[in-house]
Amino acid sequence: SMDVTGENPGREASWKKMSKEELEIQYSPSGWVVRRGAEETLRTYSQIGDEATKRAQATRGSLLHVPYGDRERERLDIYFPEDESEALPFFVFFHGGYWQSGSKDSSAFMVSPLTAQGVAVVVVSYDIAPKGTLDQMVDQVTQSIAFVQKRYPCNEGIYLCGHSAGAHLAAMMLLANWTKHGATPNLKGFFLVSGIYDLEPIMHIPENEALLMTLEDAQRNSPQRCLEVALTQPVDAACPVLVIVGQHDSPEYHRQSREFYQVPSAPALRRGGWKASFEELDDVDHFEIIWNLTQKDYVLTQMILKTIFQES
Ligand SMILES: Nc1ccccc1C(=O)C[C@H](N)C(=O)O
Repeated sequence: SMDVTGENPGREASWKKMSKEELEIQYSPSGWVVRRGAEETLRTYSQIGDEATKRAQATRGSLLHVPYGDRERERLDIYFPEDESEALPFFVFFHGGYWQSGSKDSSAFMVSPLTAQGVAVVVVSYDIAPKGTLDQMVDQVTQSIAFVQKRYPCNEGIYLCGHSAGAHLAAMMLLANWTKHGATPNLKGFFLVSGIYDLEPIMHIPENEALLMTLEDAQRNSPQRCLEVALTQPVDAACPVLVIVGQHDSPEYHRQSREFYQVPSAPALRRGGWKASFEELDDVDHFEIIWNLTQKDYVLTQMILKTIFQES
């Protein structure tokens, strides 16, 4: 069976049956929080991000505002563990904010617990909308990772993590053309947290007024869609890809994550694929799931450390 567009045989695009109002609700993460109001949650999110970043800069060795390209926003911050050797695992983080808010300057949530365990953390800024387009953001993220590989060729693995819109950008790296960027990164793992992998529904919500995505833009930048038709295995089959969603993320966010997790079983990828796993984290919303990374004992912090250090 086919859906109304004649695409994705066998899978119904359930969101296409939703009204504009319902789609807007489904894609408003702050509307689904349970412990605080929406406003207070957004305020707390930026407050915790600001504080974690200030603390990281005050307590860790760092290189701040390092240019990875010529544009103003093509800057990243690198935070080091006590051992400032260059043979370290590098954890590279892409912030969320619907591709139109946020920056590296308030997104260093995970620096304390990861650097304490010997992991270097890189927090990346990119040109958010309306200045940047989706294509530019994807290109900038690619460039930032190639930069880390070139600057630290002795790295013990580059681990990509993105939250929300940042998880989309990280997921696009499964399809990146590295030869164009002059370095193939030593990618060892992906942590995709509360992400969006099919951008088509986003065309129909108010956020698209800044993004100005056409159907072609949305499809070209949808890792879900691009991977389903990919002809080659995207990354090393041993590379773990963790698709993670919070219990209190909306049903559409849950659907997006579950379907993306199932991509490796798409016909073209069935042989090979990558090591995908799916985690729904208990009792957290779209924002707590990432701000909890300030805590060394949080289940996601531990999952990241176990993946990097290969314990089972
Ligand atoms: N996903 C995010 C990640 C980080 C910061 C904000 C968002 C939002 O989605 C804000 C949206 N305007 C909301 O009210 O839910």
